[in-house]
Amino acid sequence: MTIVRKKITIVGAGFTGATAALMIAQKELGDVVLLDIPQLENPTKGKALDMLEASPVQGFDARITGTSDYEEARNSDLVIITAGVARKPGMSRDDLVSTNAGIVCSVCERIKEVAPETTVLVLSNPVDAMTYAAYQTLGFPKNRVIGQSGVLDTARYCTFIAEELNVSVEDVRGFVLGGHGDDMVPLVRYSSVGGIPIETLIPKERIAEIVQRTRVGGGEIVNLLGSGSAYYAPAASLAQMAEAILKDKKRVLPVIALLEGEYGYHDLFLGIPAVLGGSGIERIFELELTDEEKSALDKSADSVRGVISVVAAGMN
Ligand SMILES: NC(=O)C1=CN([C@@H]2O[C@H](COP(=O)(O)OP(=O)(O)OC[C@H]3O[C@@H](n4cnc5c(N)ncnc54)[C@H](O)[C@@H]3O)[C@@H](O)[C@H]2O)C=CC1
Ligand SMILES: O=C([O-])CC(=O)C(=O)O
Repeated sequence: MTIVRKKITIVGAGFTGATAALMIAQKELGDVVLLDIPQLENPTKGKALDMLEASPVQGFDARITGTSDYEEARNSDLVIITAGVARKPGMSRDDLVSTNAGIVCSVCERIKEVAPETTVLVLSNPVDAMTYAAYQTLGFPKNRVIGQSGVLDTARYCTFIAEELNVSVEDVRGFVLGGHGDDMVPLVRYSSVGGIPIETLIPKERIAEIVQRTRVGGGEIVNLLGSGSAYYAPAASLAQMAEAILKDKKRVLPVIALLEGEYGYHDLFLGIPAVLGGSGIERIFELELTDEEKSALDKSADSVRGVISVVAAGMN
């Protein structure tokens, strides 16, 4: 029996794509193909070679190549799409919709030719709508088209809770539902530290501040950086999702999935908790929500629906 390494293609070799490539290689999830536009072929090759030359020092075995040729993505086990533009201070993620929808659709046209059996993980913003654009273009089953938002939003939320209580991040549990926008829904009732509900440990007003900081967490980084947006935590989130899929770990993670009736929504891509494994999204968990939580989720779903309708209009 010949054992073949997995192949992970990352389209978009910018800040998030390149950082995710290194993290995925460090985890030895497989060989990484970093793909960008022809005008950036040499810088892309240069980034890949630089990372490869870190491998003897760090002791990871993974081939990393840079290219602008989709042939090199052929038969990838996983494709991660980070291609597109990032926002600047003063912009919302939704301001990127037209530019990035064009890019994501053109990338997906190529991916479906060379890797029709792959699973696709979308990062480009506005990510709920870009996951819809990818799904429409690829024509793949819904379990194989997944968006990343909740792992990152939850990571920010858990970071702030750990800081607040001065406890290990490893002991914080919680998650964020809804769209990747300022009305996302951190679920306080399902959040705990070492199994202890945070509502019994942190005063209500402080929890409200943590929830609000989480909602605008992407913007906080955008404002601090001055140009471009976050990439270390987004790349770490992609690497965790890639690991769940490529190792068939069946992790329970918040992902952007196509909802067809779950939570009362139809034909909508939205962040919900799911089992992520070798078949992509293997099961969606439908939580019981209070009226307050459901109306917050409805508000977030309405925002996402609005952006998706812009993409849908552009695709017709
Ligand atoms: N969903 C999420 O949680 C997050 C989403 N993002 C989004 O991810 C995207 C990428 O962010 P960064 O990596 O920071 O941006 P970046 O500007 O550093 O990199 C984007 C890369 O995409 C490439 N690109 C553009 N058109 C392409 C095409 N047709 N084919 C292949 N490559 C193409 C560019 O040349 C560039 O290298 C942005 O839209 C950003 O808003 C970023 C962080 C978190
Ligand atoms: O804020 C942005 O534009 C990038 C992003 O989605 C995040 O960091 O959450």
